[in-house]
Amino acid sequence: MCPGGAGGARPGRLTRVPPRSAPVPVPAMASKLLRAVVLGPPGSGKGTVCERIARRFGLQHLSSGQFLRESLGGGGEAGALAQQYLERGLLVPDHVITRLMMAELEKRREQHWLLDGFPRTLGQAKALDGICQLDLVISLNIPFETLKDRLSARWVHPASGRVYNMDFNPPHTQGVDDLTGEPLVQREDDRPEAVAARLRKYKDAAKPVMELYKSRGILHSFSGTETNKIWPYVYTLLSSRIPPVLPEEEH
Ligand SMILES: Nc1ncnc2c1ncn2[C@@H]1O[C@H](COP(=O)(O)OP(=O)(O)OP(=O)(O)O)[C@@H](O)[C@H]1O
Ligand SMILES: Nc1nc2c(ncn2[C@H]2C[C@H](O)[C@@H](COP(=O)(O)OP(=O)(O)O)O2)c(=O)[nH]1
Repeated sequence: MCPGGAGGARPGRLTRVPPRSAPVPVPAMASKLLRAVVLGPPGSGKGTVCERIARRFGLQHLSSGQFLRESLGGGGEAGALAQQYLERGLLVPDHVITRLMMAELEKRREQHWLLDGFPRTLGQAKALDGICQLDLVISLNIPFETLKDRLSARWVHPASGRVYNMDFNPPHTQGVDDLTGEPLVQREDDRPEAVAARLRKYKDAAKPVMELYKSRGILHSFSGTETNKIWPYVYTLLSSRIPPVLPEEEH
């Protein structure tokens, strides 16, 4: 586990994806802090599962994609560099994303955390090894057709990263964010024609990362077509490592 550092956790810029209602904070008083990662292709439900874990277990949910999208407008050097890659649907170079993520994780040395979207390459996994020892890696295996259907029905609230799906978790009012009333948008790269290429790229980069974590005995894979069916198993796994602050059933 990563050791806790001196001094309290400072607020940082890394996205703590806002859940639909405020999570119950867990004081990081345990001597061991949970370090977890959720892996899975675009549309596999990483964001959905992470948001549930964050709420039930009081973890910080850190999404690299959402963080990058937010950094773009910040005027910083890293944000400007990242923008060129995001616009082309390419992975941001390891040294750029790694620097950003390491800086943010350093600010959260005293909190339990859960990463979504990072590490995505072997280079990133090795950089993460340099600052902590992961306890748990959750991998979501979802069939391709299901991914395509989900992404084409995904709508997001850009400012907060809140995600809706017209079948699974629709907003109260069509096209509008539940909390702010602001309009929802569809991501360009969620178009069916963009999805196949994204999935191929994901697989190539993720394979060695999965093999690394499997060889360490910390990889837990969950397969299925419905998040609600996978969720109880994920909840049980997490419960074996950290006490829940909310019961499983409360979605
Ligand atoms: N770990 C990372 N390494 C390199 N680039 C990243 C990383 N995380 C995010 N990005 C960049 O940010 C973009 C958006 O990331 P995000 O995780 O939101 O989307 P995705 O993985 O393409 O899809 P999904 O959110 O559906 O899983 C990626 O296309 C990539 O350009
Ligand atoms: N129909 C259906 N849709 C689901 C299910 N689980 C998640 N979704 C939706 C929510 C999103 O709109 C979309 C992708 O989920 P996400 O959590 O954004 O995935 P990810 O891209 O972060 O991995 O699919 C599910 O089990 N069924």
